Amino acid sequence: MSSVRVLVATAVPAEREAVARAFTGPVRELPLPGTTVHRRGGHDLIAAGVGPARAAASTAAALTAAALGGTPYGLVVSAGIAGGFAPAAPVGSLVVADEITVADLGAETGDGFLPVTELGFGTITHRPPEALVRVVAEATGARTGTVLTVSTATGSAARADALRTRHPRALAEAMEGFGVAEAAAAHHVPVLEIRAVSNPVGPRDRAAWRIDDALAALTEGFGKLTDVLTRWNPHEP
Ligand SMILES: O=C(O)c1cccc(C(=O)CC[C@H]2O[C@@H](n3cnc4c(=O)[nH]cnc43)[C@H](O)[C@@H]2O)c1
Repeated sequence: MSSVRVLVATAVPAEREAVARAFTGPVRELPLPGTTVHRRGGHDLIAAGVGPARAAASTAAALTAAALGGTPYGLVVSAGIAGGFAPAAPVGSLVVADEITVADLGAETGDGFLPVTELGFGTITHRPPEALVRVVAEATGARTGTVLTVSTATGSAARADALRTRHPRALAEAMEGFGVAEAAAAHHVPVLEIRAVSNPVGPRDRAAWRIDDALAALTEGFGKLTDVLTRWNPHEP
């Protein structure tokens, strides 16, 4: 069976290391223009930066280098910690996105927010392959739903309620998934987003974020995925 080359893009190095702990073997660092790939156990990982723009730029750099080198990636995974919408996605739980949706790309109008698609531009949602989402959820016990990408982390109950109203299927919000997905789409490579919940979406209380628990959940989740990702058949829907 042929094996898929997987690129995992986190925001920060602590998240990249949490994913890398799920794999075995030495880590090789491959510096590229725009990012550095950490290769371990047949998986390539990058700390792509915080926010959708930086994450897209770093992911595109890694995708382009691999394609030009004749060893293109077959799957890109956006991974890291996230805010979870209570009660569906409690702190410590794992979420896999069946929709990766940018929540704040558009325009404010007198009648409220208009997504960029209603202005006649672009896209606001990327959909990971259904069969892959299913097997990842089965293997890890992750909840499945929409993961929102925001450029400003939610810090109030009012904003959390507004997002819930506009995106009733949302389980989590983070800041990179849509950027990673845009880069993957430009290269015609499928994308997945896997998030471990470190804090509830709502009033900001940074001191209460359970980052260590979320990073441990990320390691445990990827530990159950080593074969699932590389053996995935991209010809399944
Ligand atoms: O301080 C640390 O040790 C540390 C370790 C790992 C990660 C961090 C981060 O601050 C990661 C920022 C990253 O996390 C996502 N995130 C987490 N919670 C939320 C949220 O409520 N709303 C939006 N994004 C969230 C996001 O993707 C950030 O880029 C620190």
